[in-house]
Amino acid sequence: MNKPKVVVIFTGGTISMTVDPRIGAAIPSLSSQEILSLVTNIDKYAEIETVNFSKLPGPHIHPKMMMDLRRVVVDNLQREDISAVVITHGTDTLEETAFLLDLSIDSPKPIIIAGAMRNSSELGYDGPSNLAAAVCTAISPQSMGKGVLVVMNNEVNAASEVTKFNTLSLDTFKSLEFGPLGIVDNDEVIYHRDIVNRQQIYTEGIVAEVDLIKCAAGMDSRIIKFCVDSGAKGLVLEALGRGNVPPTMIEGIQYAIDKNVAVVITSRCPTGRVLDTYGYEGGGKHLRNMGIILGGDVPGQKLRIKLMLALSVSTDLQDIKNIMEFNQYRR
Ligand SMILES: NC(=O)C[C@H](N)C(=O)O
Repeated sequence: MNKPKVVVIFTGGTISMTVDPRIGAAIPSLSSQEILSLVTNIDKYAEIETVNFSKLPGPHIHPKMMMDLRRVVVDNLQREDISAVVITHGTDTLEETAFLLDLSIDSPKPIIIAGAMRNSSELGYDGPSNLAAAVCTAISPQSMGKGVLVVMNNEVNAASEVTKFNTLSLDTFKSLEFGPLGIVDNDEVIYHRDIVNRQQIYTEGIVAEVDLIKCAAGMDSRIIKFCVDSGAKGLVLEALGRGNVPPTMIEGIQYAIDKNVAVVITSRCPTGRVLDTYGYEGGGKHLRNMGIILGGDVPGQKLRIKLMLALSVSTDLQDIKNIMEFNQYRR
């Protein structure tokens, strides 16, 4: 029987790292072949073709590179002989790349992202087992049409739902609201649920000038004004609770809106969506009346990616609002 052919794209991250004795800390060093040679028996499941995209740690990946990666993924998915694409990535920005690809790639073929939390010099290097589980997920017919999936620690999570939750744990990728879509048990993927309301933004462009600001008690408008004056086209505010800000930030938000900067809010709470519940100064209702856009339950770092894509589609704030709030708010 013909084995499915899977393209594995290597971008770097801890999965590619060893400890450099001169620095006494981990840096990317392993080649794709060295990593793959540790994934024993994988050739019994799939024919693997490798692409060396980059050898970068997660914090060095820029949204524009994510867009370049998107192109490589799309080109490979368009090939008839390719069943799926697997990407290895640094875990620090993995959720951002995963969400960007999920929003902007329209293909039923599985796209799986995996990484590692322990480098290959450490006891219990988890790279090979994560990559094996990613390939098993990629070749499962049940993974078709689910968008981009993140596979780590034998759990399968949707790119739209997952976030990195713990700085150290192997079990760090969590869908905090709803739990994982499924698990990888040996070589078998078992799904427990599906994703409803997956959104897509069809674009090949990105507007990277979007800043993310976390709100805290007593903050004022200086950071917002600085971002606007230095060229931000969009702002994501990680607001308080249900989606409120200190009244001292209102002046800056108005300044941004007057300059046609899209201001989108989410919450600094790890779960729950924002809504215009409160009518006091700086409350969600006040912000909404000013023209702020509600960002649902998406964490700030992912909402920023979504806004970058939305801004590449239109500069009209009403269009941006329609994209950002699509399927999430009735009004
Ligand atoms: N576990 C990891 O991959 C973390 C690393 N700092 C990275 O994102 O490249």
